[in-house]
Amino acid sequence: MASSEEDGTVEEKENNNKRRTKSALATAWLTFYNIAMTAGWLVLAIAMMRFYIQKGTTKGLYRSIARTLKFFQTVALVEVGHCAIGIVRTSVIVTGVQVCSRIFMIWFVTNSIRQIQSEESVILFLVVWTMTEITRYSYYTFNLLHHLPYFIKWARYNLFIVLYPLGVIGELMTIYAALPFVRRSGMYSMRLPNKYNVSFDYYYCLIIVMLSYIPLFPQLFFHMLRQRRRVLHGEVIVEKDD
Ligand SMILES: CCCCCCCCCCCCC[C@@H](O)CC(=O)SCCNC(=O)CCNC(=O)[C@H](O)C(C)(C)COP(=O)(O)OP(=O)(O)OC[C@H]1O[C@@H](n2cnc3c(N)ncnc32)[C@H](O)[C@@H]1OP(=O)(O)O
Repeated sequence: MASSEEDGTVEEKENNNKRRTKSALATAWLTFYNIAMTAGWLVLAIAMMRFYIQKGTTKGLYRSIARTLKFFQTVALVEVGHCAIGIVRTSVIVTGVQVCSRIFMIWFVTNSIRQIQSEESVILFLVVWTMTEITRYSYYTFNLLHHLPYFIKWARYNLFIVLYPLGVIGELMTIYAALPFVRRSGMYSMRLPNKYNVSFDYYYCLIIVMLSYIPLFPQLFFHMLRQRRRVLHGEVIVEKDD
């Protein structure tokens, strides 16, 4: 019969093997996921460029890429799970706010109100999102493959300084452009009296969403600045909700 020390080493070895298998599975999944997302956003970038070159206008561009955009941006919800189960070391809250804001922007604003889909602000946030996600997912991919070109690392942790504010401007201008249509149509709203005895006004909901950018966006931006200092300048950063 093995002694308790030997049992310990046997149990430790079994746990180590389980951890290594889990880590290998996580790495394989994340590599596949990031390659797929990089490819998806590259397809979106090429589709938008081809549309503009062929048509010479951005009118109708959103409708031409809406299905692909909705798919890949909605799939990004998986990333909240990545954080929650611990296969990536990042904040669940920050990731959740970022992904939910994008999904809200697409499904509950841009895709729901055709009249605003050709606004320049929509094109602005689409272009900014696409540049960002191609950079971000290719960074993760090359990082996982241990062959990370410096220019991708540089782009990952510097472009956001300009692209984040531009994206927020595009999103807020789009929501603002949507307000008159929401007010006139009463979409997604419930007026009293009704059988639920509950009223909800989507117009004021959108105004609250716009105001929520004031406290929430800085949290995301400063999170990226902390990541930038950690990755580019080797600072040791401890995230509050790790
Ligand atoms: C329902 C109502 C909704 C109401 C909404 C209210 C809105 C409130 C304000 C929201 C404003 C959002 C505006 C925004 O949409 C505008 C734009 O996006 S414009 C474009 C510019 N944007 C950006 O640059 C941000 C892009 N997004 C991100 O970078 C991430 O989503 C974010 C969570 C913000 C930050 O990412 P993360 O925390 O992961 O930082 P790192 O990339 O440095 O990674 C940290 C470590 O985790 C590892 N990691 C993460 N993901 C993966 C992955 N998929 N595969 C592998 N590894 C991953 C990464 O490698 C790092 O690991 P290590 O520490 O070992 O280096």
